Amino acid sequence: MASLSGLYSSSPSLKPSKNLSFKALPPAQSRDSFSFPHTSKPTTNLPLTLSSARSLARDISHSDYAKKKELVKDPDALWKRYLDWFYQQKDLGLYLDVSRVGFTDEFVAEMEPRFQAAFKAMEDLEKGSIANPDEGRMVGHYWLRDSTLAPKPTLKTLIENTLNSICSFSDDIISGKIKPPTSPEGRFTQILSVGIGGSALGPQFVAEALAPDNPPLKIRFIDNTDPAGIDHQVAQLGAELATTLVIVISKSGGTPETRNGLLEVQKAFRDAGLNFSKQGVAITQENSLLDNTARIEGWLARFPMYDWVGGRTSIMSAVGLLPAALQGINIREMLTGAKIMDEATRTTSIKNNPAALLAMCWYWASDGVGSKDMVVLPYKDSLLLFSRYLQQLVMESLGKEFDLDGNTVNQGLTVYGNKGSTDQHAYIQQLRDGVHNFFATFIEVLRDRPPGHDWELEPGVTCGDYLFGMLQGTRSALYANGRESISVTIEEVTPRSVGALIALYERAVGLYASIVNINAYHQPGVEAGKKAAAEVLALQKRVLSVLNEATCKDPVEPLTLEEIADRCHAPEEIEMIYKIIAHMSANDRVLIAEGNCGSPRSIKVYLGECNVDDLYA
Ligand SMILES: O=P(O)(O)OC[C@H]1O[C@H](O)[C@H](O)[C@@H](O)[C@@H]1O
Repeated sequence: MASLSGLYSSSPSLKPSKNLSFKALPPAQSRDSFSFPHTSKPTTNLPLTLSSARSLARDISHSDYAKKKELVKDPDALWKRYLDWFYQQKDLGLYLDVSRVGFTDEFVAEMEPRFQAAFKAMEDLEKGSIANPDEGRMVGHYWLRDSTLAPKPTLKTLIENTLNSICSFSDDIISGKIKPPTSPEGRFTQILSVGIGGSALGPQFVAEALAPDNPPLKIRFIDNTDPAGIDHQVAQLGAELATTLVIVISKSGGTPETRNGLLEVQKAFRDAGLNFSKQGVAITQENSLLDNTARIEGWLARFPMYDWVGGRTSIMSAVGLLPAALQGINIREMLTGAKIMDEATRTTSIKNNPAALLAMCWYWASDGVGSKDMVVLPYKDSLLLFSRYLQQLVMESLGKEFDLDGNTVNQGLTVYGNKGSTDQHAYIQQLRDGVHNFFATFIEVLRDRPPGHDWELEPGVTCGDYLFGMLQGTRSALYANGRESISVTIEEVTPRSVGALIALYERAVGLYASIVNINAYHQPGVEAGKKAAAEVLALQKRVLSVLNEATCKDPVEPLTLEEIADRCHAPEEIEMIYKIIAHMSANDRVLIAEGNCGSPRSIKVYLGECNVDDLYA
């Protein structure tokens, strides 16, 4: 298993000295993402089978209705249904139409007690209850846009101070008060954001949705440990690396992909003769490895992340706000939009609560067990990444093996989508005519382009009218074929409406999790893949050591896969050893004496050179 010590330090100059405190971190903050700190275990000994869990959910929900799921077809009745269920939030200019989902009044009545329990759980969560029991954490992303809700005065002050320091730091960067070290006359022109998952998706979505055409700083992302992808980003920056602010984002401060991205970028800085620390900014929890590294190396700035904000709901913390502010996006407006939506989604009347309406429709459409996928189709290019953003928010929150009572439920709701009308020329054919395994969510934006710029490309019709027509046409065509859909409408894509959309879905996910009785705020399943990845890398080290020993012999002793597996004491891992060899060979790190990689039985392997130091290590 990978060790945390020095995880952020690969170059000799960065290795922790004996006096530096790279360990002894508090448990939650020192979480090695390659370790497996907490497994969600059933709290009872009564695991249900998947099918019995599903049938239970169906029994409780709408088994009676499911069979006679018939959508209203009569135009008068449909118009009445539209008006009956139409929701609008006037201050935000946000509308929700659930008329094309076929729930019945009986179903709504049956869901009422569950929703009342969910509203109560949400109220407790907002007051600071331990809403994430597995990790013993509060869940406080709602406080980020209304600090008066924070359960302790210290948290309120922390939120406000962080927001103020984000604003003043970004003002100083944009105005050139803080200058890049090698360009005293100039100012920072680029942001390179290094982070993954919740530490990337929010900033990516906000940048795509809201960055002006000519932002004060342009943003690029490294959100993977793909060397070619990293090289591409660095190469695209070229000489502008000297005026690039590198923002490294990791709540835990120990995520390997982010660590690797940082080390790669630091190397690029060294190669260019630049001092990384004068251009580096960290966003992470206090005392995390990343925080300690940034502090010890004297980075330009550090901003806090909090234990009580999950990665996938961190968009309104420094994670999302700092990159946004640096691009000239009005972050206070984003927060206001979210705050107004939070207020609107606190009402305990399902019909008047847009998040509850969404959650209820998801439950109806997917039988409360995720039996149908949610296809998200924003008809607006700038909202392209909303579906990708929602994919993490919804699937990492709802995709759970166990419910809160320890029953095996394998819950979830699959989300995918790109944008309309583009997708109409790709997969909408299947949605209309093919396997009926989804419901759609249309995101409509009323304002086509800024006022004064529109023109009619044919008499009476603009380009935006076509987009509108495509959306309405698809919605009707899907409905005519029995496919349900939700429509969310906003007037314009603004910081306020984007903040509101995010808050709407955060709340809907929280309520849905409550009504299906799962913990929305942990992600135990993610750890399994990380643990397995760490084991693969540990095995690779053993393989290298075995090969080194054989290479140092005189004459060199090329080894077969069986011999390597044997000497690694891992005969059961021979397939993985083959994959390791094939990968290293493709990258010129091992030599094949006989055979070729395509015929595993034939190959004999050794290293390019013997490393005597490793031999006696
Ligand atoms: O922000 P970090 O601690 O680096 O975590 C980045 C991401 O990694 C994990 O795998 C989690 O599943 C995500 O929820 C998280 O957003």
